[in-house]
Amino acid sequence: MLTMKDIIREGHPTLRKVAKEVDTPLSEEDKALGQEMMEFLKNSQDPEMAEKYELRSGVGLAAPQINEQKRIIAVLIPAIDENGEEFILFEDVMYNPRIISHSVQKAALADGEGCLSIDRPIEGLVPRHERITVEWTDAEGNKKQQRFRDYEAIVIQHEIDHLNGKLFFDRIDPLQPYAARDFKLL
Ligand SMILES: CNC(=O)c1cccc(C)c1Nc1nc(N2CCN(c3ccccc3Cl)CC2)nc(N2CSC[C@H]2C(=O)NC)n1
Ligand code: NI
Repeated sequence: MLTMKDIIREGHPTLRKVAKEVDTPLSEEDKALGQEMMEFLKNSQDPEMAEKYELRSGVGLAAPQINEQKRIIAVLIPAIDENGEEFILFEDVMYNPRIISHSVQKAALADGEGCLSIDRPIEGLVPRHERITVEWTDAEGNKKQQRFRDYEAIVIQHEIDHLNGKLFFDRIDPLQPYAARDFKLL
């Protein structure tokens, strides 16, 4: 199973490289890699497993973060319904994800963003597209296309940035990190 020692940190050159598209039909190796990444997210969101293996919790992970220069991201977003019941808002391993359209309107997490590869808190709003349409191939080889908004859209953009060698703080305005000019705070 993947643990924090498998996650490369700020300063490792792979984090600043552009990852390569994976071939389709997917190889067994690429399918196994995606499964391992999803397993990490599940473990990281399980209090017992996270404590036992000292995992930082995340809702997204990109293959470059485990030093694999492949365009693969895993996304596992839980939510709580009005009865306090937890459910999964979105779960998928996305191969060759591509943003094919997006809103003009921007949005940012009011509390800023964290990243498993960045071992220090970096303050500031990270402006991103509020809504995106993403195209990808899933683990079964199906071509998928879906519109995402708000938190889901933020997470997917954060992970796709990793495929292009971008880190969240690249997007924080250095002069006015908290200027919530024209974007929606989430
Ligand atoms: C500096 N301020 C902050 O970090 C920050 C501070 C407060 C609130 C938010 C909302 C912040 N921001 C932020 N919080 C998260 N988590 C909230 C807790 N959660 C989680 C934790 C425990 C169990 C299960 C789960 Cl689900 C895991 C995910 N995740 C991300 N990001 C940025 S997009 C990719 C995503 C990611 O997975 N990062 C590792 N940002
Ligand atoms: Ni990250």
